[in-house]
Amino acid sequence: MRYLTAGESHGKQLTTIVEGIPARMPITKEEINESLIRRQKGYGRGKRMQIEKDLVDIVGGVRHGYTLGSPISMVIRNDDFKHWIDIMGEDPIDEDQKIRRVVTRPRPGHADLNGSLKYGHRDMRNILERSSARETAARVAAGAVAKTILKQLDIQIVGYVKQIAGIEAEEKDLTVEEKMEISEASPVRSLDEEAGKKMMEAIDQAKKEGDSIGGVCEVCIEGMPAGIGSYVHYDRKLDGRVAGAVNSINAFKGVEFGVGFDAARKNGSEVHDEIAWSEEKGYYRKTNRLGGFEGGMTTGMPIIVKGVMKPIPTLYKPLQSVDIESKEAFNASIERSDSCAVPAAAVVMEHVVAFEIAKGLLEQFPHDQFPKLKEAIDQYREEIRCF
Ligand SMILES: Cc1cc2nc3c(=O)[nH]c(=O)nc-3n(C[C@H](O)[C@H](O)[C@H](O)COP(=O)(O)O)c2cc1C
Ligand SMILES: C=C(O[C@@H]1CC(C(=O)O)=C[C@@H](OP(=O)(O)O)[C@H]1O)C(=O)O
Repeated sequence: MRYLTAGESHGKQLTTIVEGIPARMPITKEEINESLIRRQKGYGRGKRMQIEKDLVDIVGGVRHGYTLGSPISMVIRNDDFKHWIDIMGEDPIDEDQKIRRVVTRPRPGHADLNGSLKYGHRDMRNILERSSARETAARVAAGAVAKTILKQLDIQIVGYVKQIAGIEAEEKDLTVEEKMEISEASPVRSLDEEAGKKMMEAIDQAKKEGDSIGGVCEVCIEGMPAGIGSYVHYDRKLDGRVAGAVNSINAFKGVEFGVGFDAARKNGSEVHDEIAWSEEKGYYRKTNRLGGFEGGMTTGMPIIVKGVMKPIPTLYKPLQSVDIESKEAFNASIERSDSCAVPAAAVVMEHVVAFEIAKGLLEQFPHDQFPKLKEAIDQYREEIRCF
């Protein structure tokens, strides 16, 4: 299983191609749209989210509500394109016209300067259009396809917000379904109502000050059988792949599983999870401090992964930078941006993690037909219960 995305932030559309999805799996565009709508809802976003109404058009790989086994091709149109036709059109334009709104002032913390140095573009629009997190809508579409697989294999996944600007949501013992319901009802996707209110206040305050804030998202997965992934090669360790996918989300700077970085301060007896067995559950851990992974493989316990998002780089409160044409220092100022995208990013994280998990399952149980995949996984679940 793999996917590619294409498209610029203010171009005509985003395109996602997902390959390796077994044939004969029921799938609807409504399921994908539900994910796209969830990504757009988080508190703290700028004006762009009022312009876009992300909906998918499935243009390949699905017929009459079932996958065909061929690549699934999906399109999300950018409603904002109509305001950018002159700037984002594909036809060549003459040099005089090119001068219109050329971007020569890199924003600290964004991809503008490094991307220009790498590709040699003197108009940084050629960088920012693709480095924009608009692309995460296309990734959510791919993840929504993966989530459809997981759901039909009785694996539940949810992403929510743990922390914004130091305001921590209290730990709650809830099922994935309860977490989904509660986070869905919260504008900041918090499971803790009180903390959620404070997070919203912090976002309002940051916005008022022309600043931005970051935070921590968490994804929880239940229903994964033990032994998915591998210890035999670095690139087959499933926790490593999940961590890579999380860190690849725009503005994500760190990943933790279970107790995560706190493990550095604790003794082994406080970190490792004792093993037990019961007729009903098979092998299980008495605690889940390691967050569902040992040796690059799932333990069968819930997977708990956290991702740290830095504050948004585009600030209304200007930071110093250098104009690449004049080489003069200037105070970066901008037209529009999000002040906090952590709630939206929790949905992105849920979907990129879903993709890696589904990919890990399909690598271990390679089937071209979905009913055979389901049968193989059910059989494996029974096998390991009695092992
Ligand atoms: C959902 C989401 C929305 C974002 N919105 C903005 C934004 O409005 N302005 C901005 O400068 N960065 C935004 N970012 C972050 C940038 O895309 C990101 O910082 C940039 O691509 C540079 O990559 P890096 O931070 O991973 O190094 C957003 C990120 C996500 C996940
Ligand atoms: C468009 C999305 O996010 C964008 C991500 C983003 C960035 O620099 O990453 C900058 C902003 O775009 P614009 O400059 O058009 O306002 C965000 O709105 C989206 O999430 O769909």
